[in-house]
Amino acid sequence: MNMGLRDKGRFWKAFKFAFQGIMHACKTERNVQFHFAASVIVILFSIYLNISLFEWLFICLCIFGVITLELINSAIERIVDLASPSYHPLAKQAKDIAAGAVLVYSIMTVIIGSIIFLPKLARLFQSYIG
Ligand SMILES: Nc1ncnc2c1ncn2[C@@H]1O[C@H](COP(=O)(O)OP(=O)(O)OP(=O)(O)O)[C@@H](O)[C@H]1O
Repeated sequence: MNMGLRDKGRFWKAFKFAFQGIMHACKTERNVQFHFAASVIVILFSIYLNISLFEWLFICLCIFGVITLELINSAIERIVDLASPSYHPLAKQAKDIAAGAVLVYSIMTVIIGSIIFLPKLARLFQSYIG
């Protein structure tokens, strides 16, 4: 595809705005900060335990998926606050359902993390005591 100079400028601008959004969420959202910190720990742990390529694919899905959902959740919270600054049952439902989506995905990441890491940790523990 032949990209004109103006299109290239637009592409980089959109990239810059998306990056600004991620940085803003990192600075203001405790949950986003938590997930970024947890991701760094999981990556270091995965390197230490020398997980397989197949396992890395699942870890990537977990890390990128949960951070993506957390960013969408933060965006929904802002839209709700803008549309309904005062209490409204639909505002509560929207926020709680968005938070529920993050929770459901997080539960999946805990299950995948347990399947990948628990047997390796058990082996590591056995090699230390036996
Ligand atoms: N405008 C609103 N109308 C009705 N319920 C709301 C509204 N804003 C927030 N709530 C509800 O109040 C509870 C606490 O919301 P709160 O604003 O403390 O957190 P949040 O906006 O969901 O997330 P954060 O803690 O990141 O700001 C949640 O159940 C949320 O759905």
